[in-house]
Amino acid sequence: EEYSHIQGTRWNKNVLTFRIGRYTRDLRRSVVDSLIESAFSVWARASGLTFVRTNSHNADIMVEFVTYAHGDFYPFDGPRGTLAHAFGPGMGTGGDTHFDDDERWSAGAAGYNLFVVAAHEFGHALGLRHSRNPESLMYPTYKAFRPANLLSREDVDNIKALY
Ligand SMILES: CNC(=O)[C@@H](NC(=O)[C@H](CC(C)C)CN(O)C=O)C(C)(C)C
Ligand SMILES: [Ca+2]
Ligand SMILES: [Zn+2]
Ligand SMILES: [Zn+2]
Repeated sequence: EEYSHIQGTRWNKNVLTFRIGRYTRDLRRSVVDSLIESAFSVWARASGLTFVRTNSHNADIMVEFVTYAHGDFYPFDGPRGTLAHAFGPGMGTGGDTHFDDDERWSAGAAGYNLFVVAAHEFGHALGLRHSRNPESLMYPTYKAFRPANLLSREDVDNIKALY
């Protein structure tokens, strides 16, 4: 889902902090850390933004694996269906990214690939909305992309137009 209609349209700073709160049991923490960092670096390269990991509770972007009702107005739905959601830029829940831990998260082709889903969600966390182009990362349905060309020309143009 994209909730950028609730938050602002873009961050007004170039360095954003993120914190990984609750983890999934599907992958080792070190693997989750590297997949999340790789997903941020996709957007860092295209936008010029910098993402810094922090343990402080007031990170700009809180990343969590949760199930069903989890404290916001958008409860998850169990296995399959919605995989994740992210809030658009802003204070508080702005930028926060939640993954449905009733999905099977993977670093490869099994289940849903965490790197690909995180990259889509972080697009929303930076202010991007969905694309109607099936080749774009910001297309609303999951596709196991070949990591080489994750961002379409449109994704790159859209993030550059914003930052
Ligand atoms: C396999 N299930 C799907 O493809 C589902 N799509 C998603 O869960 C989106 C995330 C994907 C694109 C990583 C939700 N979204 O837009 C978050 O920002 C449905 C199309 C079923 C809703
Ligand atoms: Ca689900
Ligand atoms: Zn989306
Ligand atoms: Zn949520």
